[in-house]
Amino acid sequence: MSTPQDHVSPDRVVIFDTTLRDGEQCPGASMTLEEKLEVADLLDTMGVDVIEAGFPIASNGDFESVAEIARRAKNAVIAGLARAIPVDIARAGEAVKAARRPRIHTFVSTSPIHLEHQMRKTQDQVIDIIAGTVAQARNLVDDVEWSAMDATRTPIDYLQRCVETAVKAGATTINLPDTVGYATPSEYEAMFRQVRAYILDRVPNGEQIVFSAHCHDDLGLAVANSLAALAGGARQIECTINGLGERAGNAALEEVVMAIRTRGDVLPFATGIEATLLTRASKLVSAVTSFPVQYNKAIVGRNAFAHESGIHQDGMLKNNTTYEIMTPDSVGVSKTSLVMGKHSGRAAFRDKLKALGYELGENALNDAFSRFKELADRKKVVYDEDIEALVDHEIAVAHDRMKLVSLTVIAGSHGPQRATMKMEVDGVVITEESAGNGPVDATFNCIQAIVPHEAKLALYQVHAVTEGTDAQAEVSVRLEDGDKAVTGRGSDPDTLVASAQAYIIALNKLATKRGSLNAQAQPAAE
Ligand SMILES: CC(=O)SCCNC(=O)CCNC(=O)[C@H](O)C(C)(C)COP(=O)(O)OP(=O)(O)OC[C@H]1O[C@@H](n2cnc3c(N)ncnc32)[C@H](O)[C@@H]1OP(=O)(O)O
Ligand SMILES: CC(C)C(=O)C(=O)O
Ligand SMILES: [Mg+2]
Repeated sequence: MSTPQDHVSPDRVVIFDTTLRDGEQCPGASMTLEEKLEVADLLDTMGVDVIEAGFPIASNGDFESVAEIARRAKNAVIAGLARAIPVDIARAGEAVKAARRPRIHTFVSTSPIHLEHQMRKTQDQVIDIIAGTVAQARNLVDDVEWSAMDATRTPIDYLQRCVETAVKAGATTINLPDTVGYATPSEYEAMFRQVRAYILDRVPNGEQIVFSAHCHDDLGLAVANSLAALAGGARQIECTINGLGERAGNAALEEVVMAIRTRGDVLPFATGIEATLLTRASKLVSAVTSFPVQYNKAIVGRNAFAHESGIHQDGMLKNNTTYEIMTPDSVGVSKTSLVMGKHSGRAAFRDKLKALGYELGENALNDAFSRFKELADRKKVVYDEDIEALVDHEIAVAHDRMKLVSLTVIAGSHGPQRATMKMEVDGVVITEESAGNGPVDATFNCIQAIVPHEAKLALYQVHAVTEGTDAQAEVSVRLEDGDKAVTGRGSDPDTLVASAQAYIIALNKLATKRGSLNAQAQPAAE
């Protein structure tokens, strides 16, 4: 029977995914059988070497899901977790037995804190437990992993004795977890170096034992510690998709894999992971657990390949290596996104307009850019539709004779509503104040007062261009005057400003059609 270590070369790192076991221990992250099967299938497809499918003694449901994953797995080793208790080990053995490559993963505490307070056992008693339970597991399967729970708070000489006992009882993989996320990288590396040297000294064929890192992120060091363990001789890393796991989580699989892949110069290792599936795996795990991925999460966060600031966008447009150390497609993201916002510059704005199909001259571009900056100051996210609305408006008003200068509206439950408007008509600024039956009526009455006209309002429609309460409103107005009908569209985060703009644009079109601001649309005398 083959085990992962059969194909381990000095530079090959076994990726052991524990999303379905340690990941599921994260409060609120439990998954149904169907969800676990979907995750396991993807992990198997993406080249995870070992899938820890669950803790079979924990419940019948856990047992069933480990057994079903074991039956379905095509390539991966399927591991079931067991305490150092005979009934746990028997149950784990039963759950994984249908796997092409079954593994029992058994663990016991080794630190003085755990021995005294949790296990209530002496060091010698735990040594006996290790010898008995590892041997039991090895009688059930050829591939046995033994873990020293809380290894990083265990005196090194006792840890070495425990590991020697486990190896001599038949363990093929030795895991030294940083169970409480306490270690620093240099300490963790040194621990592996010392324990491994001890085993190589005392156990024939000790170099065939695979040492494994299992790190928690309580101090945000899980990935750094896992990579440091490689320098100390570890060749298996236990990790989870999105770093899901007990408390602050485990080392994130996607970060481990991409660190190794991106920094081969200082991490001369390889994994068998198909990295282009990382984003899909992240989305799947996030969906089935309902745990959102933080926006700025490395590799799979939605901002991992997004740039908003002008200097970075300018660099990215010149050459993407200026601000990206890996390509988005290498992790399954279709493309870099240059997000338009208040920090964006002209280079990105010009590029965005081009992508949206606009070719503006330098002056028009500068005008549109300063309107865009004003909008970005008021709005959290500027969507493509916002920019289109803004540029359409810019083009529409470029040659207009009537322009909105300012608008103030007093609205509320006690009418009548009042609007004060300043409009520029043929270069002259005119101010009017009007009341109305509602704020829109008051606004339109101002326009009527400034530019008296006969045209009738045939349609008034408002819709939000984008989502959120700060969305731009887009207003359409249709004016009919005899045989002439025109429409105007205005957009602004303020619905009343958008309404006034739409109306004035329509009025401008009417004036253009008539060739002058004639009797139908005459500015009022000041
Ligand atoms: C670091 C880790 O991630 S360890 C894995 C943690 N994961 C889980 O605990 C999830 C699944 N757990 C469960 O469903 C339950 O805790 C079970 C089924 C395992 C045990 O349930 P219970 O029998 O009710 O025990 P309970 O959870 O209250 O306490 C744990 C017992 O296991 C003992 N224990 C803990 N770890 C080990 C171990 N590695 N080997 C042997 N005994 C252990 C504890 O000392 C305690 O024993 P005690 O009852 O004699 O004091
Ligand atoms: C069961 C063990 C490996 C564990 O999850 C830990 O120590 O964190
Ligand atoms: Mg853990």
